[in-house]
Amino acid sequence: MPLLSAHQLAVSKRDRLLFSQIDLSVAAGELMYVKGPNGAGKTSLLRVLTGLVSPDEGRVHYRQQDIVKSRDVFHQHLLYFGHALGVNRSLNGVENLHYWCSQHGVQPDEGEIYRVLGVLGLVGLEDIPVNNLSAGQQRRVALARFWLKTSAEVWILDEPFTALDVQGIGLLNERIVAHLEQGGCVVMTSHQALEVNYPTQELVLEYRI
Ligand SMILES: Nc1ncnc2c1ncn2[C@@H]1O[C@H](COP(=O)(O)OP(=O)(O)OP(=O)(O)O)[C@@H](O)[C@H]1O
Repeated sequence: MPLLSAHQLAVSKRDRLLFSQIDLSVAAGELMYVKGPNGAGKTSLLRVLTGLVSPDEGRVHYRQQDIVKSRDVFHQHLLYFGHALGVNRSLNGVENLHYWCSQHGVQPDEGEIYRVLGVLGLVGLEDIPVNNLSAGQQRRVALARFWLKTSAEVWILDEPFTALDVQGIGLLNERIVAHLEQGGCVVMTSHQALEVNYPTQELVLEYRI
């Protein structure tokens, strides 16, 4: 049974048909790459898969339930990492993650947020406003969600490797593979060469005029 599937999706923006008749299916342990040039519609497709945006045509299913009807259950089991980090730059990393956890029904164990920030190489930077961190460090704060929301089996990731150094890419790579090996699934975009050492499916979107 697929964890996430989509049937005959079509999306237009400003009278331009980005894509149509898209079918996809991602099962436990499967990784799908969505590829294509700038403006092809990759982010638009990912946002439809999260249920944040409705397609013009088609349906998305989580565990064979239409996500329009099972939205709350789906979102409990979804981790979406988009272009916008969704961090408050005047708060520090710990405060941001406490807030994010409270918004997403995640109850971290005592000390878990500090432990995860340590895994992400942010020891000593936990109490500094995010505004004063580098671009890659800011992304690492947001990436801590990948370690904290353990209930999420569907990961939808829009260019998650952006701004990370080699060590950060390696860390995220390992986390993604561990998630897949534990029975999760991942749909992601990336403009870089494939970084995840794992079998992939590919969905290629062409740029349509
Ligand atoms: N909210 C919106 N309103 C109008 N047009 C939009 C909107 N969102 C996206 N578009 C248009 O849809 C097209 C596809 O955008 P999208 O962000 O999905 O592409 P992408 O393949 O993810 O591109 P990139 O590789 O640059 O990230 C673009 O031409 C963009 O201008």
